[in-house]
Amino acid sequence: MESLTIDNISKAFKKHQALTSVSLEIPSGLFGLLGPNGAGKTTLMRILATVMIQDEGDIQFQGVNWSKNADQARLMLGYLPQEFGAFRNITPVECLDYIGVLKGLSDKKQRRDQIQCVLEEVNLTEHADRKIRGFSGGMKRRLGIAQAILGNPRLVIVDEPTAGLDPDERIRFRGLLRRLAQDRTVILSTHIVEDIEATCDKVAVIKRGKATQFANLEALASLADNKVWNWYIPMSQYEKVSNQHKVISTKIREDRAEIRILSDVRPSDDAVSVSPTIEEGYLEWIKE
Ligand SMILES: Nc1ncnc2c1ncn2[C@@H]1O[C@H](COP(=O)(O)OP(=O)(O)OP(=O)(O)O)[C@@H](O)[C@H]1O
Repeated sequence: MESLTIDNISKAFKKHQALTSVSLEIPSGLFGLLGPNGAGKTTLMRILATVMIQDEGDIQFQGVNWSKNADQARLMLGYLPQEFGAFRNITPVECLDYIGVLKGLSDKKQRRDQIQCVLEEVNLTEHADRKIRGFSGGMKRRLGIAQAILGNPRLVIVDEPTAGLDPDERIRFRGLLRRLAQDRTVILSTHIVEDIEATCDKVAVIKRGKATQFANLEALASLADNKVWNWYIPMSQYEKVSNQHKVISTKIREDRAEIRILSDVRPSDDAVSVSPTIEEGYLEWIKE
C-alpha cells in the first residue's frame, strides 16, 4: 500500500508557531505520533483529518492531494478526535446511522449492514441498542472507532484514545487498533509511551511543533545508549541522589533502592550502564 506523505506542514496560531515544517512518510500499519502535551499532535491530526487548514505544506495519500481535493480525502479517512462524546441520549445504532448518512452512505440497507459489521469489529454488538450515556470510557472510545471506520476508510486517525481508560480497557483498545491496522494505515497520537510500545512498529516524536521520524522503536530507544545507569543506593541517600540526578524508576529492595538514572556521565563508580527502554530514549529526546 502506498505511504501517506506529509510534506513540510507548518501552522501558526497568531504568533504561536504550533507546527514547523513537519515532514513524515507514514507506511501502512500502525504509526505512532508521540509527544508531550502541547507539542502539536492534535494540530497535526486535525490538519490530516481536513478539519483544519495548514499555512504551508501538503499531504498526499494514494494519489489524492489534500489541498487540491479535500472532499476526496475526507472519503478516504476516518477520524476519532480527542473529545468524542457529544451523543448521550441515543444508541450506537442511531449514532452510527446518523454519521453514516453524513459520510454519504445513502443506501439504507447497505448502511445498516455496515453498522452491524463495525459494531461487531469493536465488540459492541450486544450494546447496540442501549443508550450511550450508560457506557464506560472504553465503550465510548470503541464506539468512536466504529464511527471512524464506517465506510471502510484506508486511513484512520486516532487522537489520544487511551487517556482516562482503565488498564483493562486500555489493553482491549490497543488490541482493536492492532487489528484495524492489519489492512489500513492507522495513525495513533499519544503522550503515553506504553501505547506506542504495545502497538506501533514505527514512530515519530514531536516536540514544540517539530517532528522527527524513527526507523523503528529500537532507534528511538537507542538515543539513550550509554546514558542509562542502574544503581543500588542505601535508602538514606535516596533523597540526596534524586535531587541531583534524573531518576527514571525506583524499586525498593529491603534497605536499599535500585534506581535507574538518565545521565550523560556515570553518576558513581558502582552504577552500571544498562540498555535503554523506549521511554528512556523518548525522555532523552524531549529533554530541554
Ligand atoms: N485554536 C488554537 N488557538 C491558539 N493556539 C492553539 C490552538 N490550538 C492549539 N494551540 C496551541 O498550539 C500548541 C499545540 O497544541 P496541540 O493541541 O496541537 O498540542 P498537543 O500535542 O495535541 O497537546 P495536547 O495533548 O495537550 O492536546 C499549544 O501550545 C496550543 O496551546
